Amino acid sequence: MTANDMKLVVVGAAGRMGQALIRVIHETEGVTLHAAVGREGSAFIGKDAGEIAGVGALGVPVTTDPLQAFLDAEGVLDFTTPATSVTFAGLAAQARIVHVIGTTGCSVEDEEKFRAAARHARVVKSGNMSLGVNLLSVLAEQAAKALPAAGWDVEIVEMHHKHKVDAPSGTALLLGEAAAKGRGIDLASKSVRVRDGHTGPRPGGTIGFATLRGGSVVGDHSVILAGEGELVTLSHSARDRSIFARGAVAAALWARDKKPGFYSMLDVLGLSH
Ligand SMILES: NC(=O)C1=CN([C@@H]2O[C@H](COP(=O)(O)OP(=O)(O)OC[C@H]3O[C@@H](n4cnc5c(N)ncnc54)[C@H](OP(=O)(O)O)[C@@H]3O)[C@@H](O)[C@H]2O)C=CC1
Ligand SMILES: O=C(O)C1=N[C@H](C(=O)O)C[C@H](O)C1
Repeated sequence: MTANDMKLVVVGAAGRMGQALIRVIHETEGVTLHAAVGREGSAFIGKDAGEIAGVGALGVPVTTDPLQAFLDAEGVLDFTTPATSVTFAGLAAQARIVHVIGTTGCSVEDEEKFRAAARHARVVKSGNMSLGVNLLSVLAEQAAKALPAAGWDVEIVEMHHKHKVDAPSGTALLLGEAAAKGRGIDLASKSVRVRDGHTGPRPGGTIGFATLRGGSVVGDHSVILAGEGELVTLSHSARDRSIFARGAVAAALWARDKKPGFYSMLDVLGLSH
């Protein structure tokens, strides 16, 4: 640890992503775990964050006081729940720090609150923090643009572990947005998120979503472009949560010297256009 290390807070510290973040911070030069925050009433409060994450004691107990944790910090890494991330966005804006938000399943109203907080904080938000998925989104946009909507239908398939609570996944929606951008259409009015019963034929120009849940799958996504007599499939398979955690830490370091604003992982990775 050096004096110039970026001081990071992990919220949702005992969660699947919280633990992955603590491990990645521990092994990454230039960052240090400043504080760890858990949910009021959680059995992990008071326990050492490093012990929970399996890297040995770090001298950082999990607390329930985000405001205190944010005061002296430079960034917060947040993979929790939509309501929790909205609350933390307000606190990160008050503290004028970097807020990296990986939480998915957020509503349009939640997104408006994140954008409001970004007037004071540097917010980096993405449904997927991995390099591979962000590259995939660029490829999906290009493919959707190159293959005409009249002959090529776009379908997005995702599979995740049985504990996941939101659907479609944040990544599936991110990929859908990319394909919609390529097609020059509005995803919200052109997406088909559920099919059941007598659906009738597929409406042309739509983007369909299919969701699978089971076992311990970290996160698999495919963008399928289905034409007459041929299929193009672009896919990504996450094997380890460290890919998201490494992306989140890179996002915090990238945002450290940026102006307040709302940024995406495409900005962090230099893939935005
Ligand atoms: N953008 C990306 O790259 C990725 C995004 N995600 C998203 O991140 C989110 C979390 O995923 P995952 O780690 O698997 O989920 P978990 O349920 O394992 O972790 C969430 C953690 O947040 C804690 N939490 C809930 N409310 C609060 C609160 N008010 N204060 C502090 N902590 C709180 C939970 O505590 P408790 O268990 O006690 O309720 C839990 O420890 C999901 O939305 C998921 O989709 C996941 C992976 C990658
Ligand atoms: O809940 C998860 O686990 C994941 N959530 C994100 C999503 O909703 O896309 C990212 C990743 O696929 C894992």
